Amino acid sequence: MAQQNAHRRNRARPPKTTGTDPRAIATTIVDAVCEAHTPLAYALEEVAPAAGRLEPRDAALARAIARVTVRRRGDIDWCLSQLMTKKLPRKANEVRAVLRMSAAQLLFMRQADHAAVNTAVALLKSKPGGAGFAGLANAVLRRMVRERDSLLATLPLEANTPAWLWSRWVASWGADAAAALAAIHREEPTLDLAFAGPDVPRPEGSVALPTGGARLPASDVTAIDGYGEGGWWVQDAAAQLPALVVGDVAGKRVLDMCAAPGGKTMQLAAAGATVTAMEIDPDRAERLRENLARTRLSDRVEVVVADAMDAEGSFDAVLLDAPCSATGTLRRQPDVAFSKSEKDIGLLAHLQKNLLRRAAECVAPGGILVYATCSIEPDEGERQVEFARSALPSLALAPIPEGAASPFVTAEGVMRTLPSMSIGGERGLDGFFAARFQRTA
Ligand SMILES: C[S@@+](CC[C@H](N)C(=O)[O-])C[C@H]1O[C@@H](n2cnc3c(N)ncnc32)[C@H](O)[C@@H]1O
Repeated sequence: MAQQNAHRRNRARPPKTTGTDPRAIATTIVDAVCEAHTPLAYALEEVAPAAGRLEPRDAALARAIARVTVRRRGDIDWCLSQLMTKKLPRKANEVRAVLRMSAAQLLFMRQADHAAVNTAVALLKSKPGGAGFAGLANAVLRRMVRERDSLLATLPLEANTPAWLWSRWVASWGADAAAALAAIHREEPTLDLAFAGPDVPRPEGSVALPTGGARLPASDVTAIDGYGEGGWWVQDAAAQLPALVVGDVAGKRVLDMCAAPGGKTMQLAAAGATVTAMEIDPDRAERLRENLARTRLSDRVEVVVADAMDAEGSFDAVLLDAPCSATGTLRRQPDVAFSKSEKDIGLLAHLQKNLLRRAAECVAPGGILVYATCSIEPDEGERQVEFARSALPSLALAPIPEGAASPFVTAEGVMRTLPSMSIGGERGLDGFFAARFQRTA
């Protein structure tokens, strides 16, 4: 699978951490993500041991700088391009990483200017091949401090999005919607939780979501009360909707075809279904098992490590949460914007069609099939319904049950969320698509 191979490739290149200065560690993460396409979450995780040698405050600073740099990468590159007459040599990865993470502090964080500039210069002097760029970095960053206000005032809204993606958003959703997407992608997302039942205590200070979940300001998950008790898990508000779109699953046999890390499997099991959870990637299947054990839902779930293309059986309901471009999750995974290409969309849409065809064969007559993706590309959502209509005559589009998904049901009868929308009055949620079919023959 394209997505999985990319994941494996990236896992083979953990960032090499050097030094214990928070900005040196931030540079390492930025380099790994922006140059080697290591997923941000993985790079942050792998750097944790190095960050562990730091004071907690410094470790938090390293991660915060790295996160802001990756979130605002396009904006930062645009600002740097205004101040540099020549591009850096292609191979000057570390120099680029130092400049980007220093610019993040100067432009978007309340860090002392002198600390950001001086550390950049010192870091470059300490790197092989870096000393020759120390003067340039000093001049560019000092100019950035002087011209910060005008740079920020003239920063184009589309600067933070790769051009191919921006064009597709404008074509699919219109210029205003594309602008709203770009604006929300610049913000740190909230932390959304899903619960194993209505009686699990909700964390203090959280806001109830219409999904039954709750929202908190971004924070360290393990610090929230009840983490060890396993009554809840982290799941974006929009990601909680597809399992609800399946409908009442109590006592039913449900196939979750692409299941890890298991958010939707846990929702289905907690709602009383007996779930067969398929996952092709053994490492991710292991995470799914750990999540089920932590939430004490293992008894209701059989985990099968296999290719969903080989799925067989006749289930009351099938959930196909298909591998996709994940362009609906850019608030949470800003690196995805730069690690995907236009070609990926076509490849993934093809794979999704094959999985949808297989999924249709695993639904019992009269049963329900929900197709979902966390993509804002119509090719991975709305157009898959057109495909089903023309190629899968056993399926008929079925109404989405009244509930948390209702405000997002379109005139065509499918569910579409965009990250710039609100849920229950709360701004921001992942971009998701879900269509509900019934097997009629
Ligand atoms: C969008 S994620 C699923 C998220 C999951 N449903 C949840 O709610 O936590 C897609 C998953 O499908 C897996 N996958 C990709 N291709 C697959 C295939 N052919 N068969 C089974 N799983 C596959 C990926 O490894 C990934 O874990």
